[in-house]
Amino acid sequence: MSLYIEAARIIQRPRYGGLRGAVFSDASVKSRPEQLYALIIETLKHQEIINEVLDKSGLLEIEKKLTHALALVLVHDFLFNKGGIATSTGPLKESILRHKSRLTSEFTRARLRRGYSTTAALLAAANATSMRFPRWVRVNTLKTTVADVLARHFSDHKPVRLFEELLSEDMTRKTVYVDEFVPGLLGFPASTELIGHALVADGTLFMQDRASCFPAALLAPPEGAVVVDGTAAPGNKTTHLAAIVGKGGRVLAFEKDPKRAKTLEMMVGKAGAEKIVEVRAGADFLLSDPWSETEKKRLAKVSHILLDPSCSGSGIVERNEYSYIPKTAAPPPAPTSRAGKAKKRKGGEKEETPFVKPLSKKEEEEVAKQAEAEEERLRSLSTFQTRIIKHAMRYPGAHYISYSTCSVHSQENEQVVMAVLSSEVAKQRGWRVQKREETGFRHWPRRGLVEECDGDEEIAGGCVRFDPWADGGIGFFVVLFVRDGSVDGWEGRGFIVFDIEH
Ligand SMILES: C[S@@+](CC[C@H](N)C(=O)[O-])C[C@H]1O[C@@H](n2cnc3c(N)ncnc32)[C@H](O)[C@@H]1O
Repeated sequence: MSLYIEAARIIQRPRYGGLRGAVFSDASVKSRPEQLYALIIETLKHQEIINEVLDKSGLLEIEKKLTHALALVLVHDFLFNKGGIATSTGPLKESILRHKSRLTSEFTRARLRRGYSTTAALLAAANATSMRFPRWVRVNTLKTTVADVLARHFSDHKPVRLFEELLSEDMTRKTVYVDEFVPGLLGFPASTELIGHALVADGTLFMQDRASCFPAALLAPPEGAVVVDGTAAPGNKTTHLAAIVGKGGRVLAFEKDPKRAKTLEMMVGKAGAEKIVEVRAGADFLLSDPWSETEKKRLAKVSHILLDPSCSGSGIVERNEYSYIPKTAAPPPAPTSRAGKAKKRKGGEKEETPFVKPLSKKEEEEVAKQAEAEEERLRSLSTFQTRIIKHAMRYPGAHYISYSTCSVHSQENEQVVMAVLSSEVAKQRGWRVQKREETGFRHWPRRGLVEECDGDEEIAGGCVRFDPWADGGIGFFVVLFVRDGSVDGWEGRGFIVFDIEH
C-alpha cells in the first residue's frame, strides 16, 4: 500500500489518542513509520492553506477518485516536499500532476494573500507557530506565591482573563493566563521557552499539564491533612499534594517500581517537600494494610487518597500534532470495492469509487489481531484500576478518593467508576461519586459519558473529562469518590490483602 494511501487512511479514521501511537503501533503499516508520521504531521499542519488550494482549484470535483484526505497528503508533497510526490508515475501521482499549473498558481495566490513572498517564508512562519498547545506551569507554593512569580519574573507578559483568549492569541505573543480552575496554575503561549528556565530548574515552577493538576485540586485536602498518593512516580501529583497540605501535613507516597521511586525522590527534593512527603520506594499500595500493628497509627489517619494508576495513555497527544478537519461531516465511505473501480448507481449511472485500496485478507487479520490485543490490554488495566480503588475504599479513615487516568477509553474511566460503585465495599461504606454541583469544577464543561454510566446523569456529571484540542493538553479523566459521615460501622472485615473481592 502506498505511503499516501496509508497516510490518508490514518488521517481520516477515528482516533482516540495521539498520532504517534496511531502510526507506530499499527501492525498493518507497510511504509517507514517515521516517514509516514512526518508526512501526516506536516500535512495536518498545512491543511488550512492546502484546503484553500483544493477549493479554488476544484480538484476534488474533477478527480472524483481522490478522497479529501488523500488529496491533502498528495498536494502537500506536491507543494511542500522538495522532491515532490514521492512515488514513481502512477494514477495517484497523475491525478495531481494533471493539474500542476492550476495547483501551483492557486497556491501562489493563497501564499501571497497571507503576505508571504516565498514558500520558505510561509514555512518558517508555520513552524514558528506550529506548537498549538499552551505551556503549563504550576507554581510551587511551598517556595513562593503566584503573585510573586508574576510580578518578579513575568511582568512583561500581558495577562489574559479567559483560557480561550490564550488559545486564540498569537501563540508567539507574551501573554499569561492564570487558570480559573486550578489555584497556582499558569498558562503561557506554546512558544514560551520554559524548559531551561531558572525557576523550573530550582523547583519553584513545575511544568505540569493542566489536566494533570486537576486530581490534587479536586481532592483538595485541607492544610495539615495526612494523605496517600497510592501510585506516585514520577511525582507531579505528589508534589502538588505536598504544596496543598503544606508544612503541617503529610503525604505518604507509594511507588511500586524502585527505579521510578528514585525519580520520585528527586522530584520531592526539588520541590523542597522532603519533610512533608514520605517516599515508600518499592511499596505496593495494594499490599498496604492500615490495620497492621506497624501501620495502623499512620494509615488509619489517612482521610484523602489520590490514585493515578498505570493506564493505556491513550489521551497523550504530542505538542506538535494537529487534528484532521474533514471536508464533510459524513465519515469516509468504507472501502468495500476494489481500488479505483467504477460501480453502478441504482439508476444505472456510473459512480466513481474513492481511491481507497481495501486491506488484503492478511492485513485485515493483522488489524483484527491488534484490536483483540488492545481489548485484552484494556481489560487487564481496568481490572487493576478497579481493584486499586476498592483497596483504597477500605481505608478506615478515608472519605475522599480521587481517581484519574490519561486515557480516553471509557473502559478505564466511566466503566471503572461503575464497577467500583457496584462493589460490596462501596455499598457497605457508602462511597459515591461527588456530584457536579458539590465540586469546585462545576463550571468545567466536559463531563463523563452518560451512556457509559448506564444512563445515570448524576454520576456522569460528577466525572470530568479533558479534550486535548479544546482544553489545551492531553486527553484525561478524573473523578472524586466521597463517603459521608464519620462512623459507618465498618471494622475492616474482609480487609485481607488477597481476599476474593479483589
Ligand atoms: C501513571 S503513573 C503515576 C503518575 C504520577 N501520579 C504523576 O503525576 O507523576 C502510575 C505509577 O504507579 C505505579 N504503580 C503501579 N501499580 C502500583 C501499585 N500497586 N502500588 C504502587 N505503585 C504502583 C507505577 O509504577 C507508576 O509509576
